[in-house]
Amino acid sequence: MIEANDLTKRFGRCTAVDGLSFQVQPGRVTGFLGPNGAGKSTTMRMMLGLDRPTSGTVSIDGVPYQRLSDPLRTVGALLDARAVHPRRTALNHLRILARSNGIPARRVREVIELTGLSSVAHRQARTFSLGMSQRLGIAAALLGDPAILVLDEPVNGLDPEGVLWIRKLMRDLATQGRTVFVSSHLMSEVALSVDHLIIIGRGRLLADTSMTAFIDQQSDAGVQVRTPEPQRLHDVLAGAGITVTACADGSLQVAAEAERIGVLAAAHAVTVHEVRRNTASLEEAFMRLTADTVVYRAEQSRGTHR
Ligand SMILES: Nc1ncnc2c1ncn2[C@@H]1O[C@H](COP(=O)(O)OP(=O)(O)OP(=O)(O)O)[C@@H](O)[C@H]1O
Repeated sequence: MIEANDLTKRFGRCTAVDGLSFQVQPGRVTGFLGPNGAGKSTTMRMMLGLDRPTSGTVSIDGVPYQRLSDPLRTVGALLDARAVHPRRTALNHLRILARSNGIPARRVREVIELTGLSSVAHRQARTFSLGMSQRLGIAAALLGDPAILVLDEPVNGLDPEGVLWIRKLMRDLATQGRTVFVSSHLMSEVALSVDHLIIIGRGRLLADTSMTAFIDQQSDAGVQVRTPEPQRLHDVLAGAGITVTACADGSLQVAAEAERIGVLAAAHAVTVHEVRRNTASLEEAFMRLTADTVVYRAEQSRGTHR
């Protein structure tokens, strides 16, 4: 488990991380989200002992990273996929890491196969595309067969096959009971691969919740109803004291539970074609939650071109 307690990091006058407390539990994939500059990378760097907290703590299985007796076997990390010696081959990079951490050489072959790098294992890292570098970074993270994985934007640069692969990999790792902590800006991908969400904005915790509860909270309470008899249904629902709004596409927005709408429609023999709860996408829910904390925002275009 990873645990942050009142974790704070200041760079001069900039407070990058501001009193963050959360736990990352094993057995599930936890997504770490926030707008640009929210403090995600800084938090991950502190987890891995690469930055020192100004105050507060972050621990891995109860101890700070620096005090882990066998760090690579405890926590595997992908922070910067390009942080590999450019003239070193993938195989040598992993061999050196393995040797200096007392990991058997056969494990190098295993992670190369696991990450699909066999055909390029003898190529220098400087010739790698971003996607190949990401795979090499993931291979390094898996080298010590750690129970905890910290992955900063692992999907960056991967092709669709690679995206599917990492999704399945993270799912498998969590199913094996490991702790998987992953940051990403790709909301559609996060929605498919993550069970739990920790969302920050301007260094502060905004949400620590399951994916389903988050979408539920951020969704409108209303229900959209399609009917060939909108006026009749409107009158029936309004007569029951329910607020109904007609939409441009002919459907009705109804401020009531789907069950109640169904019962009233049936009682008055009104035909209904569809009753659908207004569920937000993760992207919409994220934008709603973080709107006030966005630091870098593109200016709205004011031109007349379309
Ligand atoms: N070494 C540093 N010196 C000064 N300021 C820093 C340093 N590292 C990060 N910051 C600042 O801390 C804040 C948080 O940055 P961080 O990189 O942690 O955000 P992030 O959520 O990872 O952003 P992104 O999504 O853009 O990668 C930003 O305002 C950034 O400019």
